[in-house]
Amino acid sequence: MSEVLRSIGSTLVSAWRISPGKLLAAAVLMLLGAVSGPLLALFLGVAVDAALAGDAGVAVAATVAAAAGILLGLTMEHFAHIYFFELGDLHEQATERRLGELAHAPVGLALHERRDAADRMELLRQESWALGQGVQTVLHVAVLFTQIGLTAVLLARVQPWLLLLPLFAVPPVLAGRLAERRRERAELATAEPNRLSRHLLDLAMSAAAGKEVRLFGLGTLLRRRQAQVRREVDAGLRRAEIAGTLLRLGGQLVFAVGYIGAIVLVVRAAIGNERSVGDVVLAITLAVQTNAQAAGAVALAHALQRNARALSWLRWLRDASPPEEPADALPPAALRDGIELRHVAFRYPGSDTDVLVDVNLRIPAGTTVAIVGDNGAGKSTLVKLLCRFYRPAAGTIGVDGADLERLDPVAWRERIAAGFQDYVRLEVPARSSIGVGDPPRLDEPGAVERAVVRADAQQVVDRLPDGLDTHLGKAYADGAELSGGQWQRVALSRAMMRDEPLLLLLDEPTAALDPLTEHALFDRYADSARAVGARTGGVTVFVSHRFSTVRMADLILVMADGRIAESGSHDELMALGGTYAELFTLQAAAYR
Ligand SMILES: Nc1ncnc2c1ncn2[C@@H]1O[C@H](COP(=O)(O)OP(=O)(O)OP(=O)(O)O)[C@@H](O)[C@H]1O
Repeated sequence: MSEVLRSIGSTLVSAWRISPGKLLAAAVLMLLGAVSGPLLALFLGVAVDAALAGDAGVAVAATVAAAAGILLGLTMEHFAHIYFFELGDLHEQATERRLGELAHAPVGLALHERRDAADRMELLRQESWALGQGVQTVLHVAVLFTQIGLTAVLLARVQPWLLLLPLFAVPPVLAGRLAERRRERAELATAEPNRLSRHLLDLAMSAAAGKEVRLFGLGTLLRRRQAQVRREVDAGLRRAEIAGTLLRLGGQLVFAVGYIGAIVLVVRAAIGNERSVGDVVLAITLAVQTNAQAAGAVALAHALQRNARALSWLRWLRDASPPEEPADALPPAALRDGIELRHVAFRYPGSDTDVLVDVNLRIPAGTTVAIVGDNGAGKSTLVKLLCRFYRPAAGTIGVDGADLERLDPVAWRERIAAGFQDYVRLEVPARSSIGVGDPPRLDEPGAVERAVVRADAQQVVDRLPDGLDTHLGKAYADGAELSGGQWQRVALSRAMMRDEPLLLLLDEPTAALDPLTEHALFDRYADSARAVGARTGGVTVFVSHRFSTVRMADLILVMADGRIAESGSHDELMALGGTYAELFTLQAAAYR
């Protein structure tokens, strides 16, 4: 209950912040509409009694008043909707903004790895429309209380026992709440298969997946699997729905008993001449309204709970990633010593396998480090720890002697330039797709052009119909689609936007390029990296499976099973005669 009360409070506060005027206007119009029902019953009763007594004046006046009540009921809510619609829309946008803030708020990526967080984010995305309706729901509650209050006063005038009638409305409300809880549990339990079903459907509709789907003849398999998962989801939800419907039906039956009893009571009083015919009309009309009010209360309880539940998910997400202690240091303007990892260990959230184990490593300022190793050896994970996307489970990462954990993460990332193998295909004009690599310099004359040259992507830009002003992505009328390698060059240009990074990370960003092009690119890049290194002590860390590129690095790390198995310069590792020497010789022979 406290959850519901809390959600009512926060919905009203949110609506008030959005527009106090619209909230008040909607509330007043709704209340005018709300009083019309009980007043209609009152005027009808008076009109009937006056007509039976032959008092035409009063009968006509009461009938006109009843008609005005009907008109009020029919029109006021429509006018109120004009305000609701806008308020609801703005409230929904505010909720989506909040969801976006919560998704972006964590310093690292740990929250995004959690299944329970993914479930809630998914459901919140689906529920954002329902949340938009929260304002309307809360105002309807005020309306309902007003109606119930007025109805109670009028019923008590006819027969005090009729005041018990609203009590019969309690079971349907409780049953509604129980039904809603069942549904909530079912939704959470089916969130994961639901996600899988959507993913399978996305595969059928995405052009990117289309190639493999057709080539491997996966269409039927995917469709079958999707249909099967979907059936499982629907079965889970349907079971909850059926149980909920039975519960609600039971509640409504209890109310029906009370309703029939109330009418019998008043009719008997009228037969015994204790009450007038007008009172019978009044009571029957009000009893019908009480029924509608009870049904409304059930629907409202349902909507209120949905609103409260969605708001509680937002709070859950907020609490799941509490703000970190404020950092007490900024990254140095220039690296003097370098970056050092001491006994670093790591495992992904929710996993019980160590991905990095006791990693010790010193990257001197101004140097270039290459990481090689089998798939799954932990190379990308090491890169992600350097970006501070996760905290090491043990050990420390030092930047010129300062613990990376103590450095302001935003300021640290502002000094990192990075290109990843799973880069983002930003479908915006090419200039922006590259320029966002350093947002403050997006409009700086020549900044994007220089990044393009550094990434050796001039040819890609030259082929675009409007150069850097071309919209990327074929989903747009004047958009240009790029090949995998071209997209990668755009992403690489983005990585080259920052002029003087302390850390340049290249996690296989050139995997789609041929080995010679990659080699030429790194050769070219190595010169400017050395120049930056000499100025700022910045270090370059790159991951590659191409040994011709790797050999250029000052320090080469061979990773295996989350550990550094070998480290040294190319010559040192060749002399060692271990894995590196073996793989280098194999690849060199293959290219000969
Ligand atoms: N987000 C994640 N959650 C859980 N486990 C993960 C996650 N990302 C990677 N892993 C696991 O961590 C291990 C190391 O992965 P990582 O991506 O660091 O390997 P890698 O050496 O970069 O491999 P590759 O050469 O294939 O890119 C793998 O066993 C992988 O399954």
